[in-house]
Amino acid sequence: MKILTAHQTHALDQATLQAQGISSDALMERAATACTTWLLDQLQPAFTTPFHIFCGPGNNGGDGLAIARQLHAAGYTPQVWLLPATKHSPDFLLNRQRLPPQISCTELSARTMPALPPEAVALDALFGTGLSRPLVGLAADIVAHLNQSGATLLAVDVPSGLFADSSQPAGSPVVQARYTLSFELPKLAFLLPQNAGFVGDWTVLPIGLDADFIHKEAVDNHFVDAGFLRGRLPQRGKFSHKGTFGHALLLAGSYGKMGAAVLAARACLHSGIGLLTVRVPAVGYDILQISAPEAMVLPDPAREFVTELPELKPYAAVGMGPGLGQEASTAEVLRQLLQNASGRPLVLDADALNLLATHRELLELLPPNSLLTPHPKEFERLTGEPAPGDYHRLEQLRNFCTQYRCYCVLKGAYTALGTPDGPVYFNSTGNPGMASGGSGDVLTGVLLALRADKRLSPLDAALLGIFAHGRAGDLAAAETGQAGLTASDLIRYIGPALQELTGG
Ligand SMILES: NC(=O)C1=CN([C@@H]2O[C@H](COP(=O)(O)OP(=O)(O)OC[C@H]3O[C@@H](n4cnc5c(N)ncnc54)[C@H](OP(=O)(O)O)[C@@H]3O)[C@@H](O)[C@H]2O)[C@@H](O)CC1
Ligand SMILES: Nc1ncnc2c1ncn2[C@@H]1O[C@H](COP(=O)(O)OP(=O)(O)O)[C@@H](O)[C@H]1O
Ligand SMILES: [K+]
Repeated sequence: MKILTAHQTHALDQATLQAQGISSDALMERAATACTTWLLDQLQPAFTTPFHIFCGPGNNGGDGLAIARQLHAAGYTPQVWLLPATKHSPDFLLNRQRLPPQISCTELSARTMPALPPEAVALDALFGTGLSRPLVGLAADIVAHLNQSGATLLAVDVPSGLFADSSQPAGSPVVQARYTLSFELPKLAFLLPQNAGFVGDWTVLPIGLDADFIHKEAVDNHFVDAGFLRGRLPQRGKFSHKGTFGHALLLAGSYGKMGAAVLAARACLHSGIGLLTVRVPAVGYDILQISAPEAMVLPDPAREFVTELPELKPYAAVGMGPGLGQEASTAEVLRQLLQNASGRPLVLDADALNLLATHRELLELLPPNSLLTPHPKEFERLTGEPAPGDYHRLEQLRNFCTQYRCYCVLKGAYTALGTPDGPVYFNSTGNPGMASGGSGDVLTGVLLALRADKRLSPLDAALLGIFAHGRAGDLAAAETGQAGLTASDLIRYIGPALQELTGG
């Protein structure tokens, strides 16, 4: 799915009206119907539920008025509260006129804030994508009143006060919604950790906006759902053999951190790799042979750290990093790898990234299309400067990837993949059960296997790997619960997750 800016969303609105020959109030009616249907289906409210609908002066408020009318028609008794304003959008005014007189409709003021009991459902239709500045005055007071009320808060399109695709000043008032019902496509703001407390559980409701416009519009950000990737992983041909899927080399592990090497190796083996060789320090030889018998092991001459790069000729792709440690001799191995990769895909994680950050001259040696998988702290080390907010970090990601012509996986909820040409792809799978040691090592193994598969482009390999890793987490958590989920559980579900993405 494409992620449009607020500006592009308005253009999409207009394109839809033109392409479909409908009036703007008809589109508003569709949007309102989608919300009302969701409300009744998902919340299954009793007819006695006190619905309070807070409407701003624009089309977001117009949506709220139409929802109020529809709830009334369905047998509910909504109350409407209007934010006073000097100008209103035409579709607000039309829906204000259409509001049946039986619906209580009150203009808000500092003295007329409604009491909201905990069983109330409050719809925030104050401001949507037309928000032009932070909220102050009465609007800010209403938001504060809603946030401290204890009622179930449901934001229409965007929580009021939240910009759809840029930061609001720290501390400016924003509705803290329990649910956000958005239209057609997700907003960038929903995917950033700094907004989790405002957006709550968000849902995108299809309202038939112009598919042709969406298809043609160039965007900076994408949201990767199952539909986007399904079928993109080619089936294994009947006469394929282990050479078809590539031979990968993994450099990982150090004394006390062999588990990271084991997890990455086992994940790679479960992700379709043809052959896997693992370079570990000598201390890891038995450990690897026993825990991953399908892998070949090339022990390093040194006991506790990797100090020598093997001959790269046999390998289709190389992964380096999990549990590696940051010895000077390991940094030298990384330098040699970067200099001698000769077009082989590289996947760099964990201490390989920390070594890049501390030996910054190595960054200049990064071969194009390298795939880096930092979590936010590792990414901060790579850029060398802290990010004051999530939007800033996103721009850093874009700049880093275009500067080094690399793919960079900024890990977390909605993992963001930066690409050499600029677009960022947000992943939709995964859950907080994956926030435990070893999950990232598993991702490295998955990505290594997919980068070794010559049938896949670098972009598809990265997108498929990130999605399947999160999906494996979701499948595993259904069995173990989130708290019980371990990195080893993830590995058991990578096969099924990849199978779901495999084309016919
Ligand atoms: N394409 C779609 O997906 C569809 C979209 N639809 C709906 O339309 C919504 C967008 O509607 P919209 O453009 O009328 O903007 P909206 O958010 O109602 O606010 C604008 C008004 O608020 C005012 N205002 C702004 N900031 C303010 C502030 N801080 N404090 C005070 N006032 C402020 C602003 O005034 P101004 O900035 O000009 O001073 C203007 O009067 C969208 O979110 C969705 O709900 C559906 O109906 C159909 C399909
Ligand atoms: N809340 C979350 N929701 C979805 N995925 C998550 C969440 N927390 C962590 N993950 C995923 O788990 C992995 C954790 O990686 P990382 O931090 O490198 O762990 P480790 O270094 O312990 O292996 C990443 O792929 C990340 O996207
Ligand atoms: K809103």
